[in-house]
Amino acid sequence: MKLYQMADPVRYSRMTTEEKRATFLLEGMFRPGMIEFAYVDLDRTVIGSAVPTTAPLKLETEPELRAEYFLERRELGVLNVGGAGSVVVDGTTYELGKLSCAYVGRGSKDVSFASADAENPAVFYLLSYPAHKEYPTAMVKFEDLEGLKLGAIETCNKRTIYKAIYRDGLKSCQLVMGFTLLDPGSNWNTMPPHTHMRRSEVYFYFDIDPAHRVLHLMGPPQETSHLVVADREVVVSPGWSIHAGVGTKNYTFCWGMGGENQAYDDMDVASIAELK
Ligand SMILES: O=C(O)C(=O)C[C@H](O)C(=O)CO
Ligand SMILES: [Zn+2]
Repeated sequence: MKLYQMADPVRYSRMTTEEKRATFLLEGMFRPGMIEFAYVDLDRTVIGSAVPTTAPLKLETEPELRAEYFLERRELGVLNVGGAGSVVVDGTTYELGKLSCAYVGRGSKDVSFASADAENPAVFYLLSYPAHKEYPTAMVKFEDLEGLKLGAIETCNKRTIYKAIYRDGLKSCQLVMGFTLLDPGSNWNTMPPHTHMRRSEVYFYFDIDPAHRVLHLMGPPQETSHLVVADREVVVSPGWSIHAGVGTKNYTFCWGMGGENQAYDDMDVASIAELK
């Protein structure tokens, strides 16, 4: 499992583009037929992908976790961004269509991922944090999620936020997870931007045309810079960093957070005019 060590704002302000990409951007995951993980020291975040094709993929423990099984001390969020698939947790099957989400609680031992059709495989995005207690494993279908509408056509940021794992949805210890769909013609996410020192955040961008990119804005509001992000790439955003983006074409993304305070609106908003 690859280890990422996060930079602080002092190191950030001296980093080259290459150094920023190596530190904050996860590339090359989501390989067909593989389950793979990266460990981020910040908030002990584990980010993963599972793309099962002809055979199911099993969630095995990783040596760096020093755990008998992956979820011995952790919880896991799962979002399917591909074809129909399923997650089997200790003998119970959860069928996950595109944009359906599952929460797998601490103590779950036997977890595997499968696709209904190897030609159109499920693509599972995985996000895990340490957990202090067990919450029940559960799932929510996209059609059962209530959307929160934000933004406007005039500001090119009309979008709907879908919260799946949060205080009033699938319960968890610290993980908060959902995704944002932009209306056609709107391509700014999370603008005006915000920071939240109590939680770090992970953005997973998907459904990006291979010829197009998202420019992800990061850094303290007074010192922003961007990362150019391609389809199925992931950005880690420390609490001191804004996290916002604009696409050269339509795209979507999953946001997930770990840390303290699960209140979604615990955000320090930066006004657009104060950005540098
Ligand atoms: O478009 C948005 O706004 C978002 O998706 C914001 C994220 O959900 C977020 O940053 C939560 O802290
Ligand atoms: Zn945020």
